[in-house]
Amino acid sequence: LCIVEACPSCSVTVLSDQFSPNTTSDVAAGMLIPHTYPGTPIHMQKQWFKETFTYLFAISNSAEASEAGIHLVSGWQIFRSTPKEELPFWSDAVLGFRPMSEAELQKFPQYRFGQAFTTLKCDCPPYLLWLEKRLKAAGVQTYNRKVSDLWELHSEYDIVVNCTGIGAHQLVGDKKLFPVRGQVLKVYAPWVKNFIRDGDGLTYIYPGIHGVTLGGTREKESWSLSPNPDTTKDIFDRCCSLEPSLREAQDIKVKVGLRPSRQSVRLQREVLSQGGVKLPVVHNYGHGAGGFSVHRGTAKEAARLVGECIAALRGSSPGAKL
Ligand SMILES: Cc1cc2nc3c(=O)[nH]c(=O)nc-3n(C[C@H](O)[C@H](O)[C@H](O)COP(=O)(O)OP(=O)(O)OC[C@H]3O[C@@H](n4cnc5c(N)ncnc54)[C@H](O)[C@@H]3O)c2cc1C
Ligand SMILES: O=C([O-])CC(=O)C(=O)O
Repeated sequence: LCIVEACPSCSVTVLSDQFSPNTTSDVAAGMLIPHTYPGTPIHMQKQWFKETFTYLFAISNSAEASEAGIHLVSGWQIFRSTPKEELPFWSDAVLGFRPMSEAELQKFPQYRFGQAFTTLKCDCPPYLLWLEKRLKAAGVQTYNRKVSDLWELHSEYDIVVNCTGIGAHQLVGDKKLFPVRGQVLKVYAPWVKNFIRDGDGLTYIYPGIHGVTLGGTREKESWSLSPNPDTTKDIFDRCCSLEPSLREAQDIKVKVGLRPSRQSVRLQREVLSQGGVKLPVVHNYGHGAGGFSVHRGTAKEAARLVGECIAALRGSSPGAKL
């Protein structure tokens, strides 16, 4: 979508092995709480987050909000002891960030410190379906296709944008990319209105429009997509200890996803070349545990890189298919 907006004269095609609801993004809670990429300057991560927040905040204030599955949600991030960094880099990008009051902390007797704030949440799959609908309305073609080598696209397309998430491990052989398996439960508990996140990042309760996401796990290098029943019980018990009313939750579904983790998002241009023929590629993958939080910011940067590729192609080959 960002490419279509930045370059309306381009013809854009989406090729994907799987579409919603069968992607990692469909498993995510979709909360806008950034995770830090150790290999990326903080000012850049903050910019990506702010751009994403601003974009989704506008949707949340529009008549599209419910169909797009975007809504504001308030709640608490709680800590058993005061964290080293009391003010995370994104504290002024969310709304109303403040330390929790003693009265609020009384709800969590095991916890000493907490942060209260309002952020945004993307309900998935509705948000992904809404994006797909907008793509189609903009004339973008979508095809179900697994790409086994980027070079196979060189005769059909001028520029390839690689947004394959954990699929990039195989597709481009990126050894710096690894899965962090996450198991979550999606439950019906409409009385839960506030989010609760343990600052250790393992246990969280995220109410959405259609259900509540209960998490979670972080299993480095595990490629298993099968739900583990012991883990399901453990997640449920951990969440109930923070919000005992969840014992009454119904319609419990278990989901597993592989976070495409990397020290930094791979957001860069590369030119593939064989026998004098060149194929410009823009990579945009490796968003790890925080892809929703920065998706619009990183997509805008990827679209800017596509613009650079177009300028380079126009300079070098007047017959390009643009
Ligand atoms: C349990 C869990 C909870 C999460 N919660 C949050 C959260 O609350 N907030 C947040 O910000 N982030 C969260 N995340 C992280 C977020 O889900 C990811 O960062 C994000 O979904 C990655 O998106 P993506 O588009 O790169 O990958 P994907 O959603 O995996 O999409 C990649 C697409 O590429 C396609 N593809 C891959 N390889 C090929 C190929 N060779 N040929 C053709 N197509 C291919 C796939 O089929 C898929 O459609 C969570 C993740 C998990 C697992
Ligand atoms: O950590 C969170 O709050 C949710 C999330 O992004 C994940 O599980 O990857």
